[in-house]
Amino acid sequence: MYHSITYSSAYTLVPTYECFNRCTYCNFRVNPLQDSWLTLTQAEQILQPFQGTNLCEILILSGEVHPQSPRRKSWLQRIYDLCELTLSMGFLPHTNVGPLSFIEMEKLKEVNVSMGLMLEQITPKLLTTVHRHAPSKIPEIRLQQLDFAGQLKIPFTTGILLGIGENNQDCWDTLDAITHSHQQWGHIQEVILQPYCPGQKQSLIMAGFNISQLPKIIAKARTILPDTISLQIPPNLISDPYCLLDCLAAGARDLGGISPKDEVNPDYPHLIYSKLSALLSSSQWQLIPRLPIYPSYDNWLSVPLQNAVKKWRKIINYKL
Ligand SMILES: O=c1nc2n(C[C@H](O)[C@H](O)[C@H](O)CO)c3cc(O)ccc3cc-2c(=O)[nH]1
Ligand SMILES: C[C@H]1O[C@@H](n2cnc3c(N)ncnc32)[C@H](O)[C@@H]1O
Ligand code: MET
Ligand code: SF4
Repeated sequence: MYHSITYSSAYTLVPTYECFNRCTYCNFRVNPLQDSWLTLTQAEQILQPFQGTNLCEILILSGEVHPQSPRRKSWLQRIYDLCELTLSMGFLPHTNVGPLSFIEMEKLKEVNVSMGLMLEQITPKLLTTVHRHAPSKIPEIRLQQLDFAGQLKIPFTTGILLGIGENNQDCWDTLDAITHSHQQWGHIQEVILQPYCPGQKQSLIMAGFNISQLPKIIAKARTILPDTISLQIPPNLISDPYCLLDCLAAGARDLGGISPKDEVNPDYPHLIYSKLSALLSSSQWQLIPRLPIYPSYDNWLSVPLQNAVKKWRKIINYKL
């Protein structure tokens, strides 16, 4: 008997790498004004080769322009336009571009099938360490994002970042907070357990999360979060195949977006599909594709977005 493990076939578009935050673990950001923004023409050229393939999700992942900056409005508009282009080319956008105002999030709901934002960790002590120069990582601001998304009925992905100076209790507290918001709105479709992994570009060298601890965290997370929320782990950051299998045995059920390049951790490429699939089947797991929106949320979307999703449900069901 095989049991399913899901993944999403994805490509990541980056509107801009420029970011006013300086998280010490980040290998993605460049300084404000040091990067040109992705144009619609460039994005169209990047996406064209994927049309007609099984690649479905476009993850829109961005560095952030300060909420008070005069450039904020055009930054958000560019993100909106990239989502609209993505939809018009037949793909399904999922946007994670940092904290948004309620109005900004409401606007992006029109052109996204789901959205996301990691809580990282809610303990305030990280504001004096890794997030000292990262105002977007203030716990209250991120918690409020979960509630905005719930109020707006946006199917949402969140998660925790592990190995950035938290202790076990801090993790349980963050997972409790996710549970609490979900109990109010019912909008969290999945929670990512993301091990911090060092890369070539970050500002401060810091050892990565000890991956052997991950199965234990997954098992505990499973007892804190409601059953309907899927647990996601990134397979490219778990280099030991036995550990990956232990994570699945502990309750992880999703491998997230599998893309040609992991923009957040460019030093950790994904295994090719056939290798990953073979590894999983050695332990009776079957790797199956999913969409960036889980089926029980389809009726939260506008009719045009529902139609785009229906088309993909037919394609992935046909493949099974
Ligand atoms: O390839 C990645 N995908 C990341 N994703 C994408 C994710 O794997 C998929 O987009 C979602 O599962 C939706 O299908 C995120 C999505 C979020 O909403 C929030 C954070 C992340 C973080 C990553 C990441 O670090 N690397
Ligand atoms: C998009 C998400 O990527 C995560 N993120 C940022 N930098 C790293 C890193 N070096 N290793 C793992 N995850 C990281 C954060 O949790 C962020 O919210
Ligand atoms: N800047 C956003 C955040 O940290 C998303 C990209 S992080 C590489 O939430
Ligand atoms: S993790 Fe996100 S918010 Fe932090 S510096 Fe990198 S891009 Fe900016």
